[in-house]
Amino acid sequence: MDLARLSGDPSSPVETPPVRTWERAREIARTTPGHALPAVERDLPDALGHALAGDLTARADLPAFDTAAMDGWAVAGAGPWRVRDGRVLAGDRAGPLAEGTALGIATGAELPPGATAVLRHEHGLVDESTGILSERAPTPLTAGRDVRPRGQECRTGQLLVPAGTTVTPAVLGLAAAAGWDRVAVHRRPAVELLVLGDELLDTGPPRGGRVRDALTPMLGPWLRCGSEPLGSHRVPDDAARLRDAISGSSADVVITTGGTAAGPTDFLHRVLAELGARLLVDSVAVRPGHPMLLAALPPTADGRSRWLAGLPGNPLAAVAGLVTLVHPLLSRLGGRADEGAQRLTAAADLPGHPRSTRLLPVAVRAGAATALSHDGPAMLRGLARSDGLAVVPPGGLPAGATVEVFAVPHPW
Ligand SMILES: Nc1nc2c(c(=O)[nH]1)N[C@H]1C(S)=C(S)[C@@H](COP(=O)(O)OP(=O)(O)OC[C@H]3O[C@@H](n4cnc5c(N)ncnc54)[C@H](O)[C@@H]3O)O[C@H]1N2
Ligand code: MOO
Repeated sequence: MDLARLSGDPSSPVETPPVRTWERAREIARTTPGHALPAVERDLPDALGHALAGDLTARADLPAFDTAAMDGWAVAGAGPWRVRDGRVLAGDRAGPLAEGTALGIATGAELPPGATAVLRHEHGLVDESTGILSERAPTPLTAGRDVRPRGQECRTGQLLVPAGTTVTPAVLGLAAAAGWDRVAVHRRPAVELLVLGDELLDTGPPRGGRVRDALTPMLGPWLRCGSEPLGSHRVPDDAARLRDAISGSSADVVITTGGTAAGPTDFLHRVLAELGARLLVDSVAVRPGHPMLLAALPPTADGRSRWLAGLPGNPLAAVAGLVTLVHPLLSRLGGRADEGAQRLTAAADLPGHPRSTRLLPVAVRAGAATALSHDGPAMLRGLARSDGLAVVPPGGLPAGATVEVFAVPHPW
């Protein structure tokens, strides 16, 4: 690598694109698309995994009414109480309760007007001959006991979760509880994965000088976090086939693996030049993954912007490219808030590269990160046991130092 080209530090007066520091490369991927893809309305089940295009607010007070939190009796005033005939179940409504009276009530039922508390079944005793309910609880009943008051969780119109939040199953449940049938979410970028390398095998152990394709099984599921995958395709080591595959793709983001370096079958740079692509990042001062690149492809005939992320072929180097370029780009396009890194403590020394950032697979226990063995660019053993990738600045970090750790995304 020509280190003289290395810049991109925001504090540096001269930026000579497109070789970048790791921080600048990530920032470019995060900010290059000026804005997120347009918002669309989706039924709740179809919104899963998308980012909210607007704040999710409450369409009602929650709870919407004073609610019994326990099975027992709704009571009015201090006991003992005369038990009224009947009962009120969840979904029912009862008439007003007079002072000194009680009515059987089920968890989830609306409190009758005039009720001041709920006496749990196991805390009350009814004298069957008189129909009088009294307390056998160790502590006397206070007003509001075992009642979920109206608006306890939120009031109508209140913010529940902000725009940019990813719709998880919990957000779906909250949106339904708060009264929504559909929500506005950002369209997710369509992504196509092009896997280069004539040496790749699809089945069985490595043999005859060839290796198993580790990237299709690994990147496919990761791309489901935050994109609409259009599938993954193997492209032979042939410049014309690669050019056709890129120009013929309908994806917003094309991701290639392999072919980023300058070997005899590494055609990616040549093909990008032929297509009139603009290189935004071309090599990053990071280990592993330094040949990773990001390019703006010429827009489609209808003016839609398109990008290409070129990930190096070495598997851990490709994951470094995923975390540095692909994930930030997809997050921005999909309207997601930048999750950023967790700031943790180095449990032991974290080895660094003399001049470049290192991305190290680490195990995280009790807020402390420990480097894992088998972290070479072509290895996945360390990554498979890891909780994330630690960002180790040039020179390394001593035990006890603060370290940023990017969680590897989970598609489940
Ligand atoms: N003269 C130089 N050679 C190389 C440099 C360099 O700076 N100067 N950089 C090295 C680094 S670092 C990396 S990373 C690789 C990047 O290479 P490419 O992106 O061109 O990838 P390939 O050459 O196609 O493959 C590299 C390596 O990875 C294996 N591979 C590729 N695809 C897969 C896959 N889907 N599953 C598993 N393994 C895969 C491939 O067989 C090679 O072993 O360049 C170095 N060279
Ligand atoms: O940095 Mo390469 O990307 O070492 O494998």
